Amino acid sequence: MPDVLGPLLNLVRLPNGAGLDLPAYETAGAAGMDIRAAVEADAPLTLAPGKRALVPTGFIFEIPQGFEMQVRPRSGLAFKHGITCLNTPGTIDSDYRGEVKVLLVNLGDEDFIVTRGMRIAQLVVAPVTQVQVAEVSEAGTTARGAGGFGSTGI
Ligand SMILES: O=c1ccn([C@H]2C[C@H](O)[C@@H](COP(=O)(O)OP(=O)(O)OP(=O)(O)O)O2)c(=O)[nH]1
Repeated sequence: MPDVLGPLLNLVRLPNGAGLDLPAYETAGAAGMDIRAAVEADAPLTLAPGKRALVPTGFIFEIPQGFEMQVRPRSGLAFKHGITCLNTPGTIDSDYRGEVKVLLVNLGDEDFIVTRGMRIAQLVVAPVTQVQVAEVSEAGTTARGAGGFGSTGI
C-alpha cells in the first residue's frame, strides 16, 4: 500500500472480516480504497440479473468528524458485469458504528457470483460541511433565476 499522509481512519474488524485484507488504496493517487466482500468462503453470493443484495464488508469504521465516507462502484465490475452500487454514492455517516455494507445490484444479463475477499466497491473519504438552516421569505435574485434543466441550451 502506498504511504498516505491524510487523517487517521480507525476501523474495527468484525468476526466475519477475519483474514480479509484491510481496505487499501491500490495506487499512490487512488481516490478510493477498495473494500472486499465478507461473504462466507463456502457460501458465495449469487446475484441474478436485476437482483440486489446487501453485502457485508467485515469492518466498522470510525470516520473522523467533519468527514463522510462514500461507497462507490468499481468501474471494472460495472463495465464487464453490469455490477454497481444501487444507492451510489452510498453515504457512511461519521457517527455510524455499524458494519459497512455494500448494496450491489446486477444490471447485467448473467448471474454474478460474489466470493469472499472480492473487491466489490471503493470507499472515498471526503470532507463534509453541515450548514445552519434558516428559513427566509424570499431567495436572493440571480441572473439564472429559476432557469435550469437545459435552460442555457444543449
Ligand atoms: O451503502 C451504504 C449506505 C449506508 N450504510 C450505513 C452507514 C450509514 O451511516 C447508514 C445510514 O445510511 P443512510 O443515511 O443512507 O440511510 P437512511 O436510509 O437515511 O437510513 P437511516 O435512517 O438509518 O439514516 O447506513 C452502509 O453501510 N452502506
